[in-house]
Amino acid sequence: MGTCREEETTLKCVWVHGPIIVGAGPSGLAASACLADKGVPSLLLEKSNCIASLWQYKTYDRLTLHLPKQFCELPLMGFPADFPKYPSKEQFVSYMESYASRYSIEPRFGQSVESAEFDPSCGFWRVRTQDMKYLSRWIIIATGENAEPVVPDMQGMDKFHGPVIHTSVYKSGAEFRNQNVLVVGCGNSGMEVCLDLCSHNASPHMVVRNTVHVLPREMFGYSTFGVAMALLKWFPLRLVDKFLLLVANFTFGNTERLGLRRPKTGPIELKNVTGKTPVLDVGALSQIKTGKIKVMEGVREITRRGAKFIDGQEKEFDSIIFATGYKSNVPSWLKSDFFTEQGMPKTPFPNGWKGDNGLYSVGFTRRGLLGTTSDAIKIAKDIADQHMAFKDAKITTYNAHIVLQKKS
Ligand SMILES: Cc1cc2nc3c(=O)[nH]c(=O)nc-3n(C[C@H](O)[C@H](O)[C@H](O)COP(=O)(O)OP(=O)(O)OC[C@H]3O[C@@H](n4cnc5c(N)ncnc54)[C@H](O)[C@@H]3O)c2cc1C
Ligand SMILES: NC(=O)C1=CN([C@@H]2O[C@H](COP(=O)(O)OP(=O)(O)OC[C@H]3O[C@@H](n4cnc5c(N)ncnc54)[C@H](OP(=O)(O)O)[C@@H]3O)[C@@H](O)[C@H]2O)C=CC1
Ligand SMILES: O=C(O)C(=O)Cc1c[nH]c2ccccc12
Repeated sequence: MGTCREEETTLKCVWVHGPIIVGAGPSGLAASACLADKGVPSLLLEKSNCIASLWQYKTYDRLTLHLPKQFCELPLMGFPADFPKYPSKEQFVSYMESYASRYSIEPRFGQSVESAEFDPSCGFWRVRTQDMKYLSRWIIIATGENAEPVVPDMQGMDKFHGPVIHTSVYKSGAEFRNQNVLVVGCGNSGMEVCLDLCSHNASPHMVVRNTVHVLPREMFGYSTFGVAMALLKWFPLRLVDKFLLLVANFTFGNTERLGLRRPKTGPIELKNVTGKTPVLDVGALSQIKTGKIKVMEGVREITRRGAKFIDGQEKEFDSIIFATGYKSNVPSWLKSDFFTEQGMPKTPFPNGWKGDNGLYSVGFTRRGLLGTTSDAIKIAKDIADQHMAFKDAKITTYNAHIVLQKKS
């Protein structure tokens, strides 16, 4: 890494020998480790003050991985053998800390990337944070599919008398003991928060406005995800989906009578096509059956003391929790037409990892940590090949400095 004195009066400018990686979550760490393994240094810029900030700050206490650990390992280093099949979030974070230390990954914390743009006149990416400028031939976007919470603008929300939060700040049902809580959304977060509220004697009402696939997390003692992956090696996707639904119906009965209508498209096909993750049930469904979690149709409006629903019911609530998911923040800072307006690569999996001019993305596959691993390995190989050629061309910090000075 070298420094340059571009715009001396404003921000300090750093020239980076290897790629700049934006985001030190699992994807950024995986990319950095795979590069290190090939002898390529990288600079990780992270806006938070720790690695894996999503897992450390924005998840609830009872969270465990809902895929078995072999599907959530980062490349090059597996989980410790004594970890359970579904590690807790604390175990997952401690694994990532060991991973970072194993590959000597030391992100620059407190660096929020506010803009990044390729400069064709010098062939470098210009990356700006709140107090620094960085330059590199390569940029790897690793800010995640879940960078910002999504909170819909519901009519009357400003009038509501009680707390309104998003699941990204929910920790435990202990704060909602004996309360009537409206939970908006029925993805994995909505279901698990409702379950947690039940175990703290709160009364959750979960809004299900649409169709949803709920699958048991395990089938015959094997993880549903593992069963699906194994079957997909031999059978077509639609047949595998049919099988999963057969077992789900056998396990739960018809979920439609509980207010949970299934989409026409099967669960894995839907995940692949739209990214919508099926719910892997860890107990919420039985609480819906006992009536402890009440399923409500869409909300018409929020009132001062509660909500009116589209079926005409009106109920009082003490708190509202939005389990309405997340979105990418890439469009707010990256200047490139590689990403859609929603901040996802335009080219679908498995080809969305590489753009033009040294742009890469890791962890935007809608395939969880398995997708992260697949991207990180390909990116590291691609950059390592160029890095060798680049090194051979003996382009030094000094030369780059001159290019920059000519430009400014
Ligand atoms: C509650 C929850 C549970 C999940 N469980 C699983 C699971 O069991 N299995 C699975 O495979 N997947 C799971 N996922 C999917 C999840 O997205 C991945 O596990 C994983 O966290 C994705 O890693 P990532 O590094 O791509 O993104 P993130 O973990 O979101 O990391 C992105 C990092 O980028 C930083 N950042 C963002 N913007 C900027 C910026 N402009 N400048 C600098 N830094 C920035 C963030 O602070 C963050 O640290 C889960 C997701 C959630 C929300
Ligand atoms: N244990 C684990 O490993 C866990 C994993 N996760 C993962 O984290 C990611 C994010 O999950 P999650 O936070 O549940 O988000 P999701 O995007 O998966 O789900 C959001 C939910 O909110 C609903 N919704 C959105 N807007 C509205 C609205 N205006 N009114 C009513 N409902 C609305 C959606 O319904 P609609 O379909 O109609 O849009 C959907 O049911 C997923 O990949 C998930 O698998 C999450 C929790 C636990
Ligand atoms: O937990 C998540 O959000 C994931 O994306 C993990 C995941 C990847 N592919 C899936 C298919 C079915 C259920 C979960 C996942």
